[in-house]
Formats: sequence, C-alpha cells, structure tokens
Amino acid sequence: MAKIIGLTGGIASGKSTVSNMLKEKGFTVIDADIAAREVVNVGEEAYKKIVQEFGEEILHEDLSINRRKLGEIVFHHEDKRLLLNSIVHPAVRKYMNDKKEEAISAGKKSVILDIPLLFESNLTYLVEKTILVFVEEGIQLKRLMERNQFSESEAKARMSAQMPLKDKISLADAVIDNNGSINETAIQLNKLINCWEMIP
Ligand SMILES: CC(C)(COP(=O)(O)OP(=O)(O)OC[C@H]1O[C@@H](n2cnc3c(N)ncnc32)[C@H](O)[C@@H]1O)[C@@H](O)C(=O)NCCC(=O)NCCS
Ligand SMILES: Nc1ncnc2c1ncn2[C@@H]1O[C@H](COP(=O)(O)OP(=O)(O)OP(=O)(O)O)[C@@H](O)[C@H]1O
Repeated sequence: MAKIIGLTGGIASGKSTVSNMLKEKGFTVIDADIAAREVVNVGEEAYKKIVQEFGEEILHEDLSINRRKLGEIVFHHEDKRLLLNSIVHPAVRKYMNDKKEEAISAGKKSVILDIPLLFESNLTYLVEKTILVFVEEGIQLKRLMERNQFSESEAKARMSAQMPLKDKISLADAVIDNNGSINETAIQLNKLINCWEMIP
C-alpha cells in the first residue's frame, strides 16, 4: 500500500523548496497550485464559471485568466475568495485524486500531496500523515515580498487569507523549520524521510 503524505505550509513558507528536494530524491509530488492552474485553462468548466462570475475584465487579451488581477480582487474581498474557492476547489480535488490514483497504479510507495490549504479546507482525511513547512511570520512576509515583488500590504492581504502558520504547528505530524538555511531544511527533511521510512 502506498503511503499518502500531505505537505503543507503557508504562502511562501517553503513548500516548493521542500517539494523540489523530494522530487530530486525520486518522490512523486502532486501540487495543488499546479492543479489550480490546470483546471482554469481556457475552455475548462471552472474557467467558464470564473468568467461568468468575475467578468471578462479579469482576462488577458489572449483570454487566459489574469491571475494578478484576480488575486487583487479575491485577496481583498473574502466573499469573492470563497466564491473562487467554491468554483476551483472541487476541480482541484478531482485532478489531485486522479493523479494520486495514477501514481499508486504505477507502483509508487509514497505519494506526496502538496496542498497549501490542507488544514483550512479540512482535507487531512486525504492523507495519512502531514508535514508542515514552518517559518516565522516576519521571514514569511519578507520572502513573499521579495519573491512576488509585492508591497507589504499586498503580501499581508495574502497571508491573512490563511490560518497563521503558528496555529498549524499543533495540527501537523511533523514540522520542518525553514527559518534557517536551505541546507538546514534539507537535513531536517532527510531525518524525517528516514524516521518515517519513506520510499519513492
Ligand atoms: C487567486 C489566484 C488567481 C492568484 O494566482 P497567483 O498565480 O498569484 O498565485 P498562486 O496560484 O501561485 O498561489 C500562490 C499561493 O497563494 C495562496 N493562495 C492561493 N489561493 C488561495 C486561497 N484561495 N486562499 C488562501 N490562500 C491562497 C497559496 O499559499 C498558494 O500557494 C490563484 O491563487 C487562485 O486561483 N486561487 C484559488 C485556488 C486556490 O485555492 N489555490 C490554492 C491551492 S488549491
Ligand atoms: N531556507 C530558505 N532560505 C532563504 N530563502 C528561502 C528558503 N526557503 C525558501 N526560500 C525562498 O522563499 C521563497 C518562498 O519559498 P517557496 O517558493 O518554496 O515557498 P512556497 O511555500 O512554495 O510558496 P507558495 O505556496 O506561495 O508558492 C522563494 O523565493 C524561495 O527561494
């Protein structure tokens, strides 16, 4: 039986950094952010609903979704964010489940589901164990502003749309502290892989 593990954190906490380390070791990682992009490609059901609800002003000239514009709307209006979630999340869950089944059929021993909103959306029933990638709020803010070229208020609006990372600590089976160097993070991940006897 494959071991299904949930990898979570907060925006810019370092999930992709950890997920890339896992992929380099040969693990299968299924990424909810990628799923959320795939299911809103032009012409998909979720795409049509988004255009219906948010209007054509959230589209680029080539008709693809202008994510920056949609982000500005949903991270400043909770009702709009919940509306977007209600359109996108069911399709994301289906996409991830299909990918997971594919990986299991291919004989994978571990499948990692990288889901930023794992706790907020009560999705822990999908996984056996959870790993939290944790950083202090100040570092999270700084890394987010640098990575996305966001102003402080833009970055804070996005962070406020999620459960504070410190509140996720007690909900996770294991915590990787990503406040330090990438190397320190890699060491913690390696220990966890050994401890949980994870095999790709
Ligand atoms: C609002 C959108 C268009 C902004 O796109 P953008 O390319 O700027 O960001 P991206 O999708 O790469 O997300 C970056 C991070 O933002 C955070 N985030 C994204 N959506 C949400 C949300 N609805 N609630 C809280 N945090 C979110 C996550 O930590 C995510 O890792 C996009 O995030 C989106 O469609 N969100 C709704 C779907 C969703 O909940 N995705 C998260 C995983 S399922
Ligand atoms: N230990 C670290 N030291 C310095 N910078 C780091 C460290 N870990 C991650 N970063 C940087 O912080 C930013 C956020 O990391 P990453 O993209 O891995 O986060 P994430 O949780 O996947 O974010 P999101 O869910 O928003 O996509 C990136 O620019 C990354 O290069």
